[in-house]
Amino acid sequence: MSPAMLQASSFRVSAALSGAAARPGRQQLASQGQSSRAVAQPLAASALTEAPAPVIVPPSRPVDAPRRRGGRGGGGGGELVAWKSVRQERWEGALEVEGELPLWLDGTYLRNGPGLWNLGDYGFRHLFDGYATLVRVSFRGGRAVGAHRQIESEAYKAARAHGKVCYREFSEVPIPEGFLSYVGQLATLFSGSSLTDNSNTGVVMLGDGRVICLTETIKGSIEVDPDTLDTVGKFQYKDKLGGLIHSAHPIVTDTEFWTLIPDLIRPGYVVARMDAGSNERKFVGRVNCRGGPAPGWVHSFPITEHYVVVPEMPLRYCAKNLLRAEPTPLYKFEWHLQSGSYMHVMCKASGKIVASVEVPPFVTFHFINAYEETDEEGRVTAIIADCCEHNANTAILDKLRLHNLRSTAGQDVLPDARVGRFRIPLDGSPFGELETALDPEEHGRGMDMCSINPSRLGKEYRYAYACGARRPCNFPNTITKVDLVERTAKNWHEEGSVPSEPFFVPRPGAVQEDDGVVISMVSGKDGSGYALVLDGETFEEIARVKFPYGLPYGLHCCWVPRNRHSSSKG
Ligand SMILES: CC1=C(/C=C/C(C)=C/C=C/C(C)=C/C=C/C=C(C)/C=C/C=O)C(C)(C)CCC1
Ligand SMILES: [Fe+2]
Repeated sequence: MSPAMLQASSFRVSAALSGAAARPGRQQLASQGQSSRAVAQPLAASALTEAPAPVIVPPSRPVDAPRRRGGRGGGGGGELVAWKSVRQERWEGALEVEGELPLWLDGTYLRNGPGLWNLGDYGFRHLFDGYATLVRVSFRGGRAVGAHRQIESEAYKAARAHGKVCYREFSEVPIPEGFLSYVGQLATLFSGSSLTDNSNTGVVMLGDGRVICLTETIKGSIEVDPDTLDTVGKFQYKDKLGGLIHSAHPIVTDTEFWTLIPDLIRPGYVVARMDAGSNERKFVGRVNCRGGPAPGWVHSFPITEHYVVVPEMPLRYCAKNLLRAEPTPLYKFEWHLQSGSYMHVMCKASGKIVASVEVPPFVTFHFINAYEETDEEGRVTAIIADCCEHNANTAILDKLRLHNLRSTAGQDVLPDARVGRFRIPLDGSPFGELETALDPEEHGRGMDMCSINPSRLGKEYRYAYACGARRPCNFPNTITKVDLVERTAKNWHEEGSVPSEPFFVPRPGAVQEDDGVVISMVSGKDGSGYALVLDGETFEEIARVKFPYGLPYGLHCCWVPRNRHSSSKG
């Protein structure tokens, strides 16, 4: 598309979004500590001029050589933009590299996340509500090209066209226009048609090279082109498994895709598997919940070489809260401590449950990894499953409200988290253990947004990369490399900046588990945005690759090697 066409198409976006009427009775953006003017500020002085309302306009030409704008990152000279909406719908251009990128780093890093939290003057409430923004950094020959683009979900396109929320997001819901239409809304919820497809959570490359963005609705699986960031279209599951929601984190390898589908009617979970190159999930087995009126939230789950681990935590889905117009303190969920906490283990080959144990209460969104513990004869005696565990405290969900993130910077309000290690015995014992894998002080009692070397998936492993904390802070502000054998951590920190998920990319041919680089997009204190590249072993900075502007906080990442189709086995 030519710059002129870009300008024209995004003018429509600008007109629709900025023309959106603020909804009466709702908290306004200005009262959230951010003026709408802030959203309208130019991306770069050379590219845009300031306007009084949110403007989503691309620069008239790509910025080929972003100029240094103060501070260490590109586009600085302002203030942290992690919690502000992305300033334009799309951008692409060459990036300035400070330091030296390894020549073997040849491919594309993608990061997905909720980057647009404003419709006109109206500001969304929760971090997880934002419309998906996909960020790309493509590395080749020591150079880098960057881009970002909004994902064209139905939810985003409808919001753009109508200037209002049209589908049920994490906490935002469309305002019913009358009693009848409200009743109608209940029907649309049960059919799934009012649920969002805003795929703002994860991004994965399937074994056949297709790249899919995901959220917790099944309809929110959207294929994108990793080179152009174009939205290719819905990823249609061609099977009869049904369900409206699934785990936002399927487990994807070169050959397969594992997912969990919670059953809200008959509380339980369906475990399903899909071959690379296929769109058809196959039923593997079912876990019935042991407690509570509904299944526990399964944002993610781990697998081992032979088993799928199904967590059942006391933070459970709540059909009533799914229907509410206004968010509850726990959003779509409810805390049922008395219902108990369980870990179930299913055999991948037979679909049979081989263990179902009660464990201490826990709250986790992200499992790190799991593996099989064996005895001297090689018999599997237990499953070890590690996660970012929030000390059985749901407070983190409230802390991730945008108002809190914007208004409490520098205050020590981030709830403590740890690496929680489950041991699930396979000898029929009724109880499993949950312990702290290393002293949480090693990583400042912050722990989330984790990754590992993908070659260790489901196997015994030593290192995990995650966001940790340097106190005082209101959000994880370090990148930590956790050594689960030595029980120590190495930490990267830069005062006032917010790094996102550190993503491990192994060096081709590597033998050592930490031989590779760790990439994290960082929002600098001065408004800058850059991809930080750390050496996986030493955890020293190798390079920072600077965008000419700061980007909003984002969530999960994937790596797309060059020649993804020929390198994939699908
Ligand atoms: C729950 C339902 C939905 C939406 C779910 C979404 C968008 C969930 C996203 C969850 C994420 C991104 C969790 C990340 C947690 C990160 C943490 C705790 C980081 C902490 C830092 O220290 C709908 C799709 C709206 C459908 C109904 C159900
Ligand atoms: Fe996640």
